[in-house]
Amino acid sequence: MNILVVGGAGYIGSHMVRLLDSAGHKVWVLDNLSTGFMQAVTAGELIVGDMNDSELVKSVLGDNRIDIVMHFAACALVGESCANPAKYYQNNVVNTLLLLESMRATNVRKIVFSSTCATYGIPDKVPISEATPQQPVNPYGFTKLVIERALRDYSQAHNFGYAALRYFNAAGASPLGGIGEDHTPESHLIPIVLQVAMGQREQVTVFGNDWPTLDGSCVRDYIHVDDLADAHLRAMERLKPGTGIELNLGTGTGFSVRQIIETCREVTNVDIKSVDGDRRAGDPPELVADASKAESELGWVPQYTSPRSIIETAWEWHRNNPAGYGDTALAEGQVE
Ligand SMILES: NC(=O)c1ccc[n+]([C@@H]2O[C@H](COP(=O)([O-])OP(=O)(O)OC[C@H]3O[C@@H](n4cnc5c(N)ncnc54)[C@H](O)[C@@H]3O)[C@@H](O)[C@H]2O)c1
Ligand SMILES: O=c1ccn([C@@H]2O[C@H](COP(=O)(O)OP(=O)(O)O[C@H]3O[C@H](CO)[C@@H](O)[C@H](O)[C@H]3O)[C@@H](O)[C@H]2O)c(=O)[nH]1
Repeated sequence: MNILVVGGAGYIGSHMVRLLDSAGHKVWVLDNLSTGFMQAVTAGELIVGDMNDSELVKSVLGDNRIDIVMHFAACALVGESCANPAKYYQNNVVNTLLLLESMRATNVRKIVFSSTCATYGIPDKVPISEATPQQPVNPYGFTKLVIERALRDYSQAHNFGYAALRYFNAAGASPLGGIGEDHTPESHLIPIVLQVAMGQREQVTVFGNDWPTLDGSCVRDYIHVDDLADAHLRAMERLKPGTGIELNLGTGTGFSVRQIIETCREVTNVDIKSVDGDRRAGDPPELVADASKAESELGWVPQYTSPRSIIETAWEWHRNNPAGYGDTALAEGQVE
């Protein structure tokens, strides 16, 4: 199939591009490189542009006879969304609606959308199934929920076939090497802890020590990026006009911030320093998936089931690329 991966130069999208290519699909990537990297695109054709550029998007969709859009492009930081909601409503809602309209205009009606467990807000109970009410507690989660609703409406009104995949916390890196997580400034837990292990930061701050959890720190369900990509591949094959599937993607087990830091100490063999700090705005205390629907509907079972196995792949990436994609840029510069 001909697939357009919007946001394919980013962390999760770049792993998707690699998998699609190895599965024999033809791939195009549309990315404005706002948080992505040219070097992260290891297959297909990269078109540098914005999803809000409707003329460009329509020509990419039409000229290449795209069958399916995979939509990863977004602003995706909970804390930043609380501080700067307009940026989130603009990119995640307004720009995504422009993308959907470009699809409609060119008769491309299949889409796999990156949604998030942040659409659930603070659930009454965990694990979180798809039947859990979606009541986001931060602007980021709201923007993703708006698009889920839009996709439902587009499927009814315009015959779109969609999958909204609600990831829990993406982590890890491709064991094949060359791609991994690189955000500037970094705000995600595992890369920050590994930066401490590499001596790039003095310490990691644990955001909140009085949450109602096993050890007072927040609990999350960490899922490997390649497992996420695998679920997309399976979902893509099941898209049907006029219907949608909405699925949680996680391992089903939660780990606290302190447990993650401890596991990073074990994997790296470094005595990583941590200090307690204030709670971070917009953080729910505990997010753990009930992903049984993804298993029954897609036959999807995560291959990486322990934080240790996930963190080992992340550590490999960070050790080999201590400056992230900056290393590659430097290496290319030196060759010149
Ligand atoms: N990382 C996680 O734990 C996680 C969890 C749940 C959901 N998600 C969702 O998964 C998706 C990918 O997340 P990620 O961690 O890979 O983020 P990322 O920032 O690494 O990737 C996003 C990519 O989209 C591109 N982009 C952003 N706005 C664009 C626009 N207007 N036009 C074209 N390209 C644009 C960026 O340059 C970047 O390459 C996001 O939609 C995010 O909300 C991520
Ligand atoms: O220096 C840090 C960084 C993070 N945390 C905590 O670690 C946990 C994980 O944080 P982070 O890695 O920033 O991920 P989340 O804020 O949970 O958000 C991620 O996971 C969401 C799904 O849960 C996605 O929707 C978002 O896009 C993605 O950024 C949270 O409890 C944070 O409070 C710390 O204690 N110290």
